[in-house]
Amino acid sequence: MKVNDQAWRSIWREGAILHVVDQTVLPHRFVSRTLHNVADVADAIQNMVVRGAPLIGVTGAYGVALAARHDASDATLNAAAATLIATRPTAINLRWAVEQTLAQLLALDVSLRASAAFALADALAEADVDTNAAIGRHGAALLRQRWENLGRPARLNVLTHCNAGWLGCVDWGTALAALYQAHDSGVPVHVWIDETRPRNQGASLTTWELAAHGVPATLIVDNAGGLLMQQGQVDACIVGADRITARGDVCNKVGTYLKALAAQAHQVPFYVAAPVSTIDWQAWDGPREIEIEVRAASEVTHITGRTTEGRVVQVQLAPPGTAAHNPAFDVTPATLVSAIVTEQGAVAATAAGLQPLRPAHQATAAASAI
Ligand SMILES: CSC[C@H]1O[C@H](OP(=O)(O)O)[C@H](O)[C@@H]1O
Repeated sequence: MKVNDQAWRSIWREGAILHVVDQTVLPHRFVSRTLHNVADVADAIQNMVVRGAPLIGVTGAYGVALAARHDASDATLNAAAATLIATRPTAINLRWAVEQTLAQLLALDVSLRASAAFALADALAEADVDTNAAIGRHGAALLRQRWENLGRPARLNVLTHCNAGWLGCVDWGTALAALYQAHDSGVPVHVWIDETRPRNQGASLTTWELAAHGVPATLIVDNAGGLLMQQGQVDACIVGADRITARGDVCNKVGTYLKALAAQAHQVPFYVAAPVSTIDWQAWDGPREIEIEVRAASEVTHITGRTTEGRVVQVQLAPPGTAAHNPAFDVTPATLVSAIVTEQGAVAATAAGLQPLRPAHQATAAASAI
């Protein structure tokens, strides 16, 4: 995507050096970090320098490649994969990408692994870009259908949670890809951006992304979404995902489930945008089977911002010693999801699991919440 008229991706490689946009200092500073080894990559994922299910998957794959460049032995590559997978347990993309890259390297003679390593990770990165562009096309079509079903109002108000933009992927994004392409195609979208406590991906990242692309948007506190739906000010919700079960249960940033409940209560279509690689076909019952990452209490008791001099600082919100519980995700049951938009098109949850949305079903999904 474009930033100051220059095309950027969230991750890129120069030879054996990996560059990533440092998301911990956005929107205050747009800077990159260089990652030289597995420890750098693991730290960047764990501390959310890079974040977003698809992006941490691709970054993990590059972490395996960096390991192979250093020592391509089975033991080293298996240890590197275990380290990377352990950084964040919920998004299936991380495990999927690391295990796929590891398997492909282990199948090669040791002497060939280093040279093949980056090509494998590069291929995943390029595939992510194409996948998300396709998600954007299908998602934009669904949003256009919703807009037309509503009689082409002056604004199509869409609520999104967290950041499922190009910063959470290699490029385009998932939920935001649909919003970008709907906007570019002439659908007058306006986006309600959930701030998304405690890491504030909405307030810090989605605001910055949408402003850079000229998409009208308004930042709201997480708890305002229900009121806006009750007032008829939300025409659709669209969010990303970190893991989707074969039944269609959706694990996403904490707070998503509450939005889905409010959306169903007010007949607002609730869309999820994610690549097929986010579907965990081995899982069925999301609330029981998906491990929810629990992050540090300090993310709840403190907040990060910028001083007037531009210095990024962390300040304390709660009294010292305050206990805090910080689950990073929640699980929205399939029954609350109107449609899941993948690069292959829209799918819906049925008793038999995820099924392609036929055009007729798609019209229903765009007409009101299923
Ligand atoms: C395309 S980003 C997908 C997904 O990942 C985010 O989680 P995090 O910011 O903790 O990495 C968020 O749940 C997004 O919806």
